[in-house]
Amino acid sequence: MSARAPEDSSAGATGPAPVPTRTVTTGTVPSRPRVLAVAGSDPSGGAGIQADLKSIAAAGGYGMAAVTALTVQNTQGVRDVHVPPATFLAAQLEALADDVHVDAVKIGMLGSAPVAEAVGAWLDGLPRAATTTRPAVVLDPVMVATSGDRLLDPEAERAVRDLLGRVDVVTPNLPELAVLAQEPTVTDWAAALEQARRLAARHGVLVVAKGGHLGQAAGSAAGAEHGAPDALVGPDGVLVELAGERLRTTSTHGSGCSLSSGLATRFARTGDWADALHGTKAWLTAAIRAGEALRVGEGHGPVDHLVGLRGLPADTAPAPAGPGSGGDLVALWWEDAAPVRAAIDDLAFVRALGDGTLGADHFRTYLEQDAIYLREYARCLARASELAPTRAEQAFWAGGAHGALVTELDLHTRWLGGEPQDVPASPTTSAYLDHLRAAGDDYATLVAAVLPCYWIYQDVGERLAARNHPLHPYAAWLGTYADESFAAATREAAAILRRAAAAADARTRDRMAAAFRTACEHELAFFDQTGLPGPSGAARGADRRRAEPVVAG
Ligand SMILES: Nc1ncnc2c1ncn2[C@@H]1O[C@H](COP(=O)(O)OP(=O)(O)OP(=O)(O)O)[C@@H](O)[C@H]1O
Ligand SMILES: Cc1ncc(COP(=O)(O)O)c(N)n1
Repeated sequence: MSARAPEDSSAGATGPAPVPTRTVTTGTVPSRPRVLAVAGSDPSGGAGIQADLKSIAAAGGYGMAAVTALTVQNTQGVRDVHVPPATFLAAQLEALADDVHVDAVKIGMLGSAPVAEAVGAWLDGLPRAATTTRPAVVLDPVMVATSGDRLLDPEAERAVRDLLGRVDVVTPNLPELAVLAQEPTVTDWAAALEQARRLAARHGVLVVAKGGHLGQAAGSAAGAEHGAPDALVGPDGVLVELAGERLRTTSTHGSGCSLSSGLATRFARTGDWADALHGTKAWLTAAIRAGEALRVGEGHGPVDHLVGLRGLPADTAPAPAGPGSGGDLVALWWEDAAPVRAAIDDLAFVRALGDGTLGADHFRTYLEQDAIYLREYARCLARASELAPTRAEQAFWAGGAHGALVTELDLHTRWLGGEPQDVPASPTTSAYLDHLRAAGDDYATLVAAVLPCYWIYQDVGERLAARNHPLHPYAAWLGTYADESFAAATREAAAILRRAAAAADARTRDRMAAAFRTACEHELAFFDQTGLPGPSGAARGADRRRAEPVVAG
């Protein structure tokens, strides 16, 4: 770990500017948005509606799918395409609009001009039935698959272009951008941004320019030097530009589908396109990185949409509460804390740490409080060690206390240039520590209270680490998040909690659930305490008044 202070905080993403949008919102953002994918089917599960449904779920939405076309494909290529009558698609869309309030729509493969026209007619009719708001609409203008196979009739390109004036955002790759702009394919990123701006101005639409194909147009194997940048571009130019590391992997099948449906879902949750692109890019990078481990197919494999669930038990189905069901309870508590975890991801502090724009003062304030917290947290872990029923658990918590005092605190003092001097614990830090101490001698409740510090740090850290690159001002810090031994310790701490929950009676389990949830809320408050202003500051969505210490007993 280097003691290098963060450099100029203006580095990294260019800050969000006001984004024009045709989407009408009611001012309330649904925490579980209902998102409709209008797209083709990919039986290999990596692209099309199969990818969309997983991507929507991973972003916290409820996914629906109206199928435009059936493909015969695997990870190596597309063998055939069957496009059912457009009237059948229109009937699917109509049935949904008659019944369901749709918060966002993602449009993918359309296949033929009549299908594109049917979708256009449906968009023209929105909103309808009992709905009062128009869904946000993202168009991924799928023309050619990663394998090089065509997925759109050449004569349908005009029909897809006609949709541009009826959607909020379009997400073309570089060849698709050129087709929509009716210009030659560009080969460098600056030209792509300019072409995207022209397209945005001509059709009054936001364009997400994607750099996944950079280098390919020139005929070379896309190299690391090109990176994998993405940008949100409006009629007046770039609104947000996100640098991205180009991962050396073939697991990118369906990455465009996944990006567009994740974007639509996150926008429905946040009401902010720039935020939605930030979150989607961070998730997708982690999903691409994890794709190879799925070992699906011999060609371009899928991304791992559910990378965020990988710390959980493989089977997350809830079981009825009762003795012996402790394992599932812990997964349920984690799921129950999903809004708090989403609010942490959305914090201005966490976003700025990820994109490298966090100011040195804010980082220092955070580190000082974290150093104070860690010393006391180590005492709580030592207390857990004292109370532990088995030698293995006793050793585990003692090791955790040692790690917090030595490894982690060393990191802080080196970064701060010494122990924090004359810095009092903030009310937020004190409240969190009071909550941990309130478990008293109740081992099960104490374990429930200390686990979120491991788990949330590891979970948020995985996404932050995915955004790291050698020039990141916090590169050394973010690098520590990717530490596998910390991930292993988190899994072990969760396993101990599972065992404790399985052995506990109903009253203890209730106390454990409350201690876990409240600790999650303290985590949110802790990350948000540096006073960094931002649209998502002040813990959007989570009720901070619940962050009171839970008294054991
Ligand atoms: N090798 C890579 N490493 C990291 N990110 C990548 C890589 N390849 C693609 N991406 C990202 O995946 C998303 C899709 O990018 P791309 O430009 O490939 O679009 P696409 O061609 O529509 O996708 P698809 O591969 O599904 O056809 C973008 O966010 C892009 O930055
Ligand atoms: C049904 C369907 N829709 C979209 C794509 C594009 O995805 P990719 O370019 O990653 O193959 C696909 N292959 N199949």
